[in-house]
Amino acid sequence: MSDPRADDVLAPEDLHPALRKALDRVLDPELRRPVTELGMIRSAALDDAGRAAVHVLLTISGCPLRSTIEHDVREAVSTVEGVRAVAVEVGVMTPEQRTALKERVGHTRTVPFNDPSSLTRVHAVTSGKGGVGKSTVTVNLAAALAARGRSVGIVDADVHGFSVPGLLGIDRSPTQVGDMILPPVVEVPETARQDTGRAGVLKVISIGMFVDPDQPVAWRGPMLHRAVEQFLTDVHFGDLDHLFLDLPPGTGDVAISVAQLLPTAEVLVVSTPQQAAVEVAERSGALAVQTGQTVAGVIENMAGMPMPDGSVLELFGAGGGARIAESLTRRLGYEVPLLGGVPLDVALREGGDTGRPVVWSAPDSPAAAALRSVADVLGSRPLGLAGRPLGLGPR
Ligand SMILES: Nc1ncnc2c1ncn2[C@@H]1O[C@H](COP(=O)(O)OP(=O)(O)OP(=O)(O)O)[C@@H](O)[C@H]1O
Repeated sequence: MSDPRADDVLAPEDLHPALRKALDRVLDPELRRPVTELGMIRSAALDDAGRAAVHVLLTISGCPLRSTIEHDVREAVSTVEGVRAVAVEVGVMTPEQRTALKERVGHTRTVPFNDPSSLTRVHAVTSGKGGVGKSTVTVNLAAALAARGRSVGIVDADVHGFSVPGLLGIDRSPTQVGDMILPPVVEVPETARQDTGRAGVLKVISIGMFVDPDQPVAWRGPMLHRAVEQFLTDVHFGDLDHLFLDLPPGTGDVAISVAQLLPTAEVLVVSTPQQAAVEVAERSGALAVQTGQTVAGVIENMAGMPMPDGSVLELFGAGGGARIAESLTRRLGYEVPLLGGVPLDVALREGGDTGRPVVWSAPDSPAAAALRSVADVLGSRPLGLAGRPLGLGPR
């Protein structure tokens, strides 16, 4: 076989058949598609002495996942019968090859979640006040759904107070392939995976991955809008079952931008039971009247903590979540349910501090159990038709 030109990628059928079969099982860690399908294998040959030679093309030079890809390729090829030694050469795609890859994965600079055919449920998580646990709740709901085998994305749109990367222990930057941004992927630990026959995945993007962590983000309206828009158009999440947006507290610019950019997002309101938090949380939910979004429910966080003597410590009072749900039901004219109450729980706080969501690390703790039951509700609801064209017009 003649040597391929430097910018050639062999079609999968031109690769050595047994090596190709093995390489079909190697997934790109970010795109979660076989490297053979993505044009990442330039050549794969096996000689009579059992020496396999594979030439891998990375999307960009300095790809942070180079060693993972190299390792996975080597491991897959070494399982092929007759292979005695494996040599992996690593190169970088040409701009044309990168363009072909973007076309292959179907990356377009539009908001894919607005497409009428999109099956992704979009949840915009809001709160009135800061510090009520909105980000903690978002991350754990997303992690619980990923553990059930769902593909889940999180956009940390809390631009001034981003905290999602820390809550998930992510210290990696996204990979940028031209104008396509590939979000870091967090694997669900084996111990947390539920036996659903599907491997769940969690993909995360945050402004915290692009700015100097020591510098405050001093952005105003138009820049905030552009940042959120870019997260939705340039970040390639692939097919998602659920997308969570962690909004900043209150009814500011970002909440309004998200409403404009994702009119079909369902709003989840997080509040503590405390009266002062309840009033502002109602206002956040009621923004939906103006933006036309649907409020899917209320989650009460920092609810009563069970004590060793069997009593319950209601540090922030009780009943606030139910009051918000009733008030929003009246104002919005449809039922806004209270989806659950998450107790104050040291395990939940510790999970956030160590970057391991409590629904994975201590799934039977009181807070994790409550969060998993809210995730069950979100995961079992049919996709809402609010704001979606019903396709009943003339053809
Ligand atoms: N149910 C809970 N029990 C114990 N600690 C909690 C609980 N919920 C949240 N926390 C802790 O409270 C703190 C604030 O939570 P978090 O950062 O999620 O709030 P937030 O509403 O997203 O804040 P902001 O929007 O202001 O960034 C964190 O230290 C978190 O670990």
